[in-house]
Amino acid sequence: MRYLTIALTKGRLAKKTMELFDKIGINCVEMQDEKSRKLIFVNEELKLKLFLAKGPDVPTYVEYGAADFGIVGKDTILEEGRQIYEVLDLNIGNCDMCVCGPKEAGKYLEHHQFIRVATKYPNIARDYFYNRKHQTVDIIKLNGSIELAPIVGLSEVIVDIVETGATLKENGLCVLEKIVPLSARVVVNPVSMKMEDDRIKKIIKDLRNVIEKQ
Ligand SMILES: Nc1ncnc2c1ncn2[C@@H]1O[C@H](COP(=O)(O)OP(=O)(O)OP(=O)(O)O)[C@@H](O)[C@H]1O
Ligand SMILES: O=P(O)(O)OC[C@H]1O[C@H](OP(=O)(O)OP(=O)(O)O)[C@H](O)[C@@H]1O
Repeated sequence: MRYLTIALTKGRLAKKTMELFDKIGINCVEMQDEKSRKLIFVNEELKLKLFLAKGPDVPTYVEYGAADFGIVGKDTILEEGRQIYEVLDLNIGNCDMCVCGPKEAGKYLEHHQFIRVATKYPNIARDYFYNRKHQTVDIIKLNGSIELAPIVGLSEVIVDIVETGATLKENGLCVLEKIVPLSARVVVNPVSMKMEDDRIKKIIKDLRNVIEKQ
């Protein structure tokens, strides 16, 4: 039997994903050793290979078939636009993609002809503002601490993830418009879905059962 390769997202989603995997009998203890520099973990018994990657790289591994399937945030799926199947919502890492800014920017957003939008998600922002044909929207790509942009005058608004709202609140900003709810999803390579159908389907079914019980 060939090995199935699974790509997990590093960072915020990692711990919760591994907890779910543990519950369906896929042991991830070795992957949780933060001191280790090991990149790939082989489960001989289940014929699985697991690895952790940066979020935006997970859809890339899955599209090319280097991973048969992966776990990644919906934000990343939308932003990367890869040829992959999204098959299950894991209901972890729940948050929202929003347009945010100072309260006054709400009116600016409605009436002004020229809007600057800072974001780590330029494709999501471009798609969202695409329909506002009467406005010119300048999308400014940043790599973190997006909330700084309207504070220092780089942009009027931002497109970013809001979870608890604490970052916005502490910086005098608020949600102006909600774009889309987000959570972690299972994504599958289209060829793997056909070739390894039964094994992948079994893992998806087991994950679904665990989620439904939670
Ligand atoms: N408060 C949050 N902020 C950012 N992402 C969140 C949050 N809550 C849940 N998520 C989800 O967790 C995923 C991974 O988030 P994480 O912050 O670890 O990655 P990242 O923002 O790409 O990290 P970094 O840029 O620091 O490498 C996101 O893609 C998103 O789906
Ligand atoms: O609503 P909250 O619970 O405050 O969470 C949202 C914040 O968390 C994320 O930033 P992150 O911590 O990933 O740092 P970054 O801005 O450097 O990417 C996100 O970009 C927001 O800034």
